[in-house]
This record gives sequence, structure tokens and C-alpha cells, in this order.
Amino acid sequence: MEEEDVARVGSDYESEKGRRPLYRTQSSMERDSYFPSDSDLDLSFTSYTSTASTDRTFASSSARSSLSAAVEFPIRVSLDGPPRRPPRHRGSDPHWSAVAAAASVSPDGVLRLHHLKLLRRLGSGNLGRVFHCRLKGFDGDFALKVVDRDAVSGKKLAQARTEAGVLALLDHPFLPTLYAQLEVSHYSCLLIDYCARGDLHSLMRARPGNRLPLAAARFYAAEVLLALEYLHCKGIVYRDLKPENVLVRADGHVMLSDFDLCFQADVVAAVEKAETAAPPPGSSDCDCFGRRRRKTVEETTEVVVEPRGAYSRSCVGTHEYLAPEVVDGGGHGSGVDWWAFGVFLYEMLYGRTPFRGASKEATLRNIHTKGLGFPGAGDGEEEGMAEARDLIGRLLVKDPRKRLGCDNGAPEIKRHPFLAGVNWPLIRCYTPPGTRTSSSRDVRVGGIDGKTRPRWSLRRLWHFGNKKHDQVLNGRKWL
Ligand SMILES: Nc1ncnc2c1ncn2[C@@H]1O[C@H](COP(=O)(O)OP(=O)(O)OP(=O)(O)O)[C@@H](O)[C@H]1O
Repeated sequence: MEEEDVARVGSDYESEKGRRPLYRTQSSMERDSYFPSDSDLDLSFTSYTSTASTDRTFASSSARSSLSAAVEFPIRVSLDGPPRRPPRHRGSDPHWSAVAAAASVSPDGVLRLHHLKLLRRLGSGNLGRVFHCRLKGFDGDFALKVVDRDAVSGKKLAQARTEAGVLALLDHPFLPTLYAQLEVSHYSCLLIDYCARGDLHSLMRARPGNRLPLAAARFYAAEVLLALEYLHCKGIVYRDLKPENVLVRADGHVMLSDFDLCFQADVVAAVEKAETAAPPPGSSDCDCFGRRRRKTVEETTEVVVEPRGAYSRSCVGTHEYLAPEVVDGGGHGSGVDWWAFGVFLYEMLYGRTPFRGASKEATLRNIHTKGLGFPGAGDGEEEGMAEARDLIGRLLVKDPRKRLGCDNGAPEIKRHPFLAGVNWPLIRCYTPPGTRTSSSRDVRVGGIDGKTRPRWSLRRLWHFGNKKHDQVLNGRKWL
């Protein structure tokens, strides 16, 4: 890591007891109303700044700031041109029809800001503010991310463009959908999915010991893993995984947010051999005479789409989540996301991150030098903790060449015993933590504790024909 960065990190620490973002300054958006009294804008944002309508539960006051650097890899997508078309997989989402219907009443067929009704401010971040909103006359909730182009530096503007560029590329249930991008006066607004349950960091802090039960941690880890896998397939390295950036939708499933620190690299799909230890289905480790079975190894092939050649030298991310190679400043690739995934799992299970020190400098030193340790197990350790520790240990390997995931990406991690019981194609049919199991006809009856499963198998879903199958897998019916 370069000296300048360490100095900046160090000096920031004292003032950051409230853990405010590193480069945040009071923008004109904080001081004034959000939008000028433009004839196109019938919204006065002023009331949202001072009233109780700001929902602080969404923006946990102790959220950790991210280190940011200049954007050196532009995201390869054009945001100019006609209004956005629904993406292939998320296109059946009713939010798209609402956006299309609202836009159709406009003379030029384009969605405008006055079509939106702002309900409350959800919080503000490094780049701007986020509002909960609805389309006037339509059902469905959205979030509106607003950046004041006049109030942010060129670097932040570049980050805002990166974020918009990444959002425009996404089409995945655990990532936000960009419904529209509105340029109004000096404001850039992104209309995306709204997550009614706030962020995982706040949810964890509301629990004893700031940690989650193992089954919940496994569920969130599995969904985040799929989101990271998708991003890597697109060549996007995320670089800012932390519970603050894992939002929870109304249905309990996750959505990653904050893509301003991403970078994009080339990715080439490759078919690789993979070995999995395959115990005979439904069998125990011993045969009927009590003798230990020999482990059979199954050789399969798998498609690997990991941006293995991704390379960046910038120091970005959140201190406690930085990988050693980022701290070094010697260059890093997609492996930083797998390191952060290990820290994320650790924090969900133990209520704190593994290398946190008394100051941010101490944290960075620990990442480099300190070995990985786990709090004492105690008596009543939950089943599965040993597997979780093993997975964390394989992810938090300081040398990225030996880290799980760095070779073949997410499939390597999916095969680990901690996650091996997850039925990946049906993950959206699991009952998310904290959601009530509804009627017996609801498919979301499984838990993710490794014992109970989604009740419907893929084979059974096919009996309902493709339409039903699509509905289940797209989650349309049960969202
Ligand atoms: N789609 C959304 N649905 C619900 N809440 C959201 C949504 N997007 C952001 N938020 C909330 O709004 C607040 C501000 O989000 P934003 O992404 O701008 O900043 P941040 O998470 O603090 O990130 P950073 O400062 O690192 O860019 C956060 O507390 C976040 O939880």
C-alpha cells in the first residue's frame, strides 16, 4: 500500500468514531433542497432532510466507509440512447410494466422525475442520496439514487458513472435492476429495486453478539456467492463486499449494492476438470459392517468464467475487508472478492471481522501479518461451525494463488462442505431468514440448515411445464 494512503487512512480514523465515509464532505445537496425549482420537477426534497421521514434504520450510523480511488477501468457500456429495455431474465418483473406504463403517458414516451412520488430518504452515501419512491398511480416500490453532479468531485463523478455502467449490465435476482436513468438539471438519478428490510449490517447489529445463526449466515453467504459469481462472469470485480452493502429485499432475499468501486476486465470461459469427493447418495461414512467406506472421487468438468487476468493497483475497499494484496499495493485481481467473502462469513458468524485492530493502520497491519484466529468454541457450538471455519480458513489465505476461488471461481467455493448441501438452482425457493412460512402451497418451505430442503425438486417443477418452472425460478410469483 502506498504511504499516502496509509497516512490518509490513519488521520481519518480518529474523526471516524461515527464511521463516516472517508471522503464525504457536506455537499450542496445536504445544505439545500435536493432539486432546484425546475418546472420539470414538482418534487420538493427539502422536507425530507429534516423530518422524521428519514429512516435511519436503513443507514446504520456505524456503517464502515470505503476507500476509493480514481476509476482506471471504465465499464464498457453506453448509457446514452433510448430508454432502457427490460433485461432478458428480470424483464418479467412487474416493475418493468409499471415503468413502461408510466413512461407511455409521457408525450415522448420517456420516464420523467415528476412520474415519481418520493416517500422518504433512505440514507446518503459517498456519492449522493437514496430515496424510497413509487411511480404515481402504480404499485411497486423503487429506490432512487441521486447524485448532484455539481457538488461532487470529478473522481466521484467517475465513480457514479462506473456505478451506472455496472447497473446497466446487470440481470440477476440478487443484484439491482436499473429501470431508468434520469438526468435532470445537474442531478443524475438511478431508479433501481428497493430493499424494504435495509442492510445486513443493521440486521446483525440488532441481534445479540452482532452475529447471525449459522443457518442464516449460510443462506446469505450462498446468495452473495451467486451474485459475486455472476459479476465475475461479466468480468466485474466488486471490491466492496461488506454487510452494509448487502441489502435485504421485502421477500428476504439479498441484493448487493454500491458498485462505484468495481472494475471490469476481460473474461474468457474455459472448461476445466473438477474433482469432487462423492459419497454414495444417502449413505453414511460406514458400510453395513461398520467399516469406513473408501472416499470415491468423482471427476467432472465445469465451465469456469472467472476474470483470472483482472489486474488493478488501486487501493479501494473497506479497511477491515481489504485483501493483503490490496494493502500491499502490488496489484490485485478477482481474488479480492473471495478474500472479502471469507471476512463477510466470519463477521456474520462471530459478530466482528477477523483482523480489526485498534486503529485503521493496526487493521491494515493485522491483515498483513496476523494469523487467522477464531473465538473459543464454547460448549453449545452450532452444528456446521467446523465446516464454516474450514471454509473461512481456505478463503482467508494471504497468498491469492492459494486462496479458494482464485483458480476456478465460485464453483470451487460452492463445493465446500459448508455449502455443499445448498440446492443452488432452487435457492430462491428457500425460506429466507426472518420470513414467515406461509401456506402449505408455498414452495418456500425449506430451510438452509443443510437438513430441510426446498420441497419441490427441479424434476417435479418440470411436471408443471416450462411456464410454471419459469415462474418458480424467476421468483415472479413469490416475490
Ligand atoms: N435499493 C435500496 N433500497 C433500500 N435502501 C437502499 C438502497 N440503496 C441504498 N440504500 C440505503 O441508502 C443508504 C445510502 O446508500 P448508498 O449506496 O448511497 O451509500 P452507502 O451504502 O453509504 O455507500 P458508499 O458511501 O460506500 O457509496 C444506505 O444506508 C443504504 O442501505
